Amino acid sequence: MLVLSGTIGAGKTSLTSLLAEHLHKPAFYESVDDNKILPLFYKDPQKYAFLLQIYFLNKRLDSIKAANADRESVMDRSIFEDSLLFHLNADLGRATNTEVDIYDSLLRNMMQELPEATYRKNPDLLIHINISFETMLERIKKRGRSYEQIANDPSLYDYYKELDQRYTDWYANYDKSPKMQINGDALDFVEDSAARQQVLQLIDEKIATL
Ligand SMILES: Nc1ncnc2c1ncn2[C@@H]1O[C@H](COP(=O)(O)OP(=O)(O)OP(=O)(O)O)[C@@H](O)[C@H]1O
Repeated sequence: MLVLSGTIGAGKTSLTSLLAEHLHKPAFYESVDDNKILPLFYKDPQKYAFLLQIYFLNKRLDSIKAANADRESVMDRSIFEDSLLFHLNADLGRATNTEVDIYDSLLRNMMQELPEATYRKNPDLLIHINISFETMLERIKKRGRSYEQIANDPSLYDYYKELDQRYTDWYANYDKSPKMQINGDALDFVEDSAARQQVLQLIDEKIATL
């Protein structure tokens, strides 16, 4: 299982389709636009933070189970980033210590590898698309999902800034599988076909070492 990661607007969904097509492997997406809880969460984070995480956890376990038929299937987001986001929200007072404890132990339980299991739940390779804070803000604006706009809610600026910082630390400390980073500022794999080829080649080279 190849798993994409990266902050909001990094290009996870786009690279998932490019990579799956390139490898002739199935892609697994977490659909954002039909997530009914996400807009509620942005409107009232304190009320919906925990429910949103339970929703994501459940969905991502579904995807992991489905993706496991193939070592090179591609997933558009890792379950670990949900935990990063939840801890950020908890530190902002949007979840209680009890909710955090329950979430953490549920995640650990779900992701524990059992010796008799027929498949692994952790990635075979984690691919992190690294974009700068400025690029993240540009992408959020360009894509225009209303609940993500700083113009509608100025407090989101600090939220995104903190998220950006936590992603850097999270990737540096990630140790659940082999990992690699793509420079998403320098290599615009959506708009630029030469950059796209370069990114796919970098990933091919990494897969060959696994
Ligand atoms: N676990 C979570 N907790 C809180 N918000 C989340 C969580 N997961 C996703 N989100 C929110 O859902 C939205 C979509 O996030 P995500 O990064 O998965 O997709 P994306 O922005 O479409 O990514 P990309 O452009 O890289 O494909 C963002 O507003 C993000 O903050």
